Amino acid sequence: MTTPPDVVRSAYAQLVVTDLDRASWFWVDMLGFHTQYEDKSLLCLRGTDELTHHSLVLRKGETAALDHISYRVRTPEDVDRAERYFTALGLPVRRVPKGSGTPGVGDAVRVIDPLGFPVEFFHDIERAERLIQRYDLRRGAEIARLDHFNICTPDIPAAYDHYKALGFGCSETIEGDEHELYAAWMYRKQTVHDVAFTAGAGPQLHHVGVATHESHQVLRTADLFGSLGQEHHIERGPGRHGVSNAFYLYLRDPDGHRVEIYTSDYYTGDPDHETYRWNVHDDRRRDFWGNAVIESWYKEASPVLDLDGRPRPVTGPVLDESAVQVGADGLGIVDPGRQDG
Ligand SMILES: O=S(=O)(O)c1ccc(O)c(O)c1
Ligand SMILES: [Fe+2]
Repeated sequence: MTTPPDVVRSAYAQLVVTDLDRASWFWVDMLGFHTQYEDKSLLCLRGTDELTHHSLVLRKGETAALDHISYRVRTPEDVDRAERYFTALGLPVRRVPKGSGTPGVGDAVRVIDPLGFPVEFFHDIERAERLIQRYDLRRGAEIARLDHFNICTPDIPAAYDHYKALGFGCSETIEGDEHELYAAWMYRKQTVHDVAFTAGAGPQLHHVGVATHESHQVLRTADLFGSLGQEHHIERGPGRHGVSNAFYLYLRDPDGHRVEIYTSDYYTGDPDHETYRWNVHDDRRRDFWGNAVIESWYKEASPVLDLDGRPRPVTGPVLDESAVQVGADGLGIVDPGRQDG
């Protein structure tokens, strides 16, 4: 069995957008990402706290899709480990030498993982100017950093097994009465997640989670979109999650890519950190105040590309949480006696 790469954290998402100017309005003007690199077909963006070249790349293309998600690994040798690990699994693997891939990124490897997702592993990336205390440059939502990827996949247990084998911890789950796994949140950095799985047709990108420091920035984001008559970009929230305890707002960008503005989750770094398990019948799991989860949040997501830039086929869900008759979010019946968690 080959040794898996030592993943440090979720590092960046590369999205295909159909109109780079409209995307720039959304991600730079409204969310406050800083532009580290741009040309006529590409934008490399980062949050205020981020010290490396980018955490989000927008590439102009015909069809909105996820080009790839990317994890930073601890050493250059871990890029070689990633290549050997996924090759040994018999999966598509492609070396991306420095200068031939995403600007700012050094030697990398891209794979199609066992869940069908295009994933890049890299170590070297260009450093960027420290903007942490450049309050004069903060705009809109004042995004601080990338926090996580959420991916749609029909087989949640398979997703859990794959990321467990990569050394990810599991902070929280949503489980059925027989402990069938509906969703899981998994981490390498010491917060609630770098990646989470939503049961559904996949492989699809459910959302990119980006962090602000304060909940007032989440609220201000909703106010900004409302003020400009752009409230149709707001999909879900503001609210308080049950899972993660984070304060959140979900938006859809001009191409329909979903982004979560997310703040105030918690530390998971101790070696004996225990998984917190929610029951799918607990109405507080997705919104701690029991607010409804809009159907589009369960059903809509972004397609993903293969290593040659072609859309990948999707397969339907094994479990469908939105079909489970549970609670006040329009998906079932509240049982006042239940205090699951
Ligand atoms: O809606 S959930 O409480 O399950 C949730 C928790 C954390 C997240 O990042 C998320 O997208 C969704
Ligand atoms: Fe999220």
